[in-house]
Amino acid sequence: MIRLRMSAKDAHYGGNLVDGAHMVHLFGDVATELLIMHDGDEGLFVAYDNVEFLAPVYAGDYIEATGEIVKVGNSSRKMVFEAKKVIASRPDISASAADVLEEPIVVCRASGTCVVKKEDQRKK
Ligand SMILES: C[C@H](N)CC(=O)SCCNC(=O)CCNC(=O)[C@H](O)C(C)(C)COP(=O)(O)OP(=O)(O)OC[C@H]1O[C@@H](n2cnc3c(N)ncnc32)[C@H](O)[C@@H]1OP(=O)(O)O
Repeated sequence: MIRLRMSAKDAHYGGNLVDGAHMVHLFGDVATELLIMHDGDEGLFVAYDNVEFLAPVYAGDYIEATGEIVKVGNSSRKMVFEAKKVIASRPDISASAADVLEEPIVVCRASGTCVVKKEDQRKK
């Protein structure tokens, strides 16, 4: 699990909106950690088969990104990912106001496949 605060530098669009690619970037880091735990190697992402952006993310929000390996092939590892907003910035109240969300908001879901070549797999 990766927990990260979206900074003003991450805002890319009007109204301090963070670009969706940022969630995909987090999923790449989650995938890398899962592969290190599973195979002792960072592996390579070969394809996403689905990415859904379900709620907007703004500068000042805190995001938790999680993932799970759901299928193991010869060299492929299929994974599912979820990003949740756990703290929301409240610029409507003040520039520094923020709320801890009682119910985290799912902002992005994705699934994809990574590859760890046979010769790079260190945990047989
Ligand atoms: C997670 C990382 N640490 C961080 C990254 O995101 S890395 C940056 C982005 N990725 C890359 O730069 C990778 C570029 N791609 C490659 O170098 C190669 O494509 C590859 C090494 C990833 C795969 O090449 P190759 O070994 O020749 O592939 P194959 O032999 O055809 O397939 C290997 C297994 O992968 C399965 N597979 C292939 N394509 C897909 C696909 N589009 N969707 C799902 N699965 C795919 C294929 O079925 C093989 O599976 P098994 O070995 O049978 O389990």
